[in-house]
Amino acid sequence: MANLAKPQLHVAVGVIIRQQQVLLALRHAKQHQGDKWEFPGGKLEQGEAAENALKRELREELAISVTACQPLMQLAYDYPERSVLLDIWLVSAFEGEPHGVEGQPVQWVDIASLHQLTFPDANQPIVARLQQQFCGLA
Ligand SMILES: Nc1nc2c([nH]c(=O)n2[C@H]2C[C@H](O)[C@@H](COP(=O)(O)OP(=O)(O)OP(=O)(O)O)O2)c(=O)[nH]1
Ligand SMILES: [Mg+2]
Repeated sequence: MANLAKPQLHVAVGVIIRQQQVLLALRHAKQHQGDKWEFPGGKLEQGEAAENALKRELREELAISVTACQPLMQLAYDYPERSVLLDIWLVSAFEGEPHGVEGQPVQWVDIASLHQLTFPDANQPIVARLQQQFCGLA
């Protein structure tokens, strides 16, 4: 049965690509889906466009300025405690060198190796799409 009280979060997510690698950040243990590797991003503010939220979050979390991005896919996923709508963007150009502004570990990972890491449960289709699109993997 649908849980009508369950919050529904609209989240802007950046797949930041440089030379066949993607930048990942480790979610804090205390966060929802903690201790898993995420594509950096965060919740849209009231009335905010997804692209703006993406740019704001990547500035806040990584101290980079996005200069080129394209929508990749949208993904709805029901966690037991919340639903999310992930608005996923490819970030193909940016200014600044990304680092974890909030102390979160970050790493560049080969797209071909992405499936070896632990992501939030919603993320599997993103990893599959990236490997398909950039590595020709089925
Ligand atoms: N950033 C990000 N969030 C993801 C991914 N996959 C996934 O299921 N999520 C979920 C986890 C959270 O429920 C939600 C993001 O919410 P959040 O609370 O971390 O967002 P935020 O950055 O605005 O955090 P905060 O300022 O409220 O601390 O989206 C992903 O790859 N990246
Ligand atoms: Mg975030």
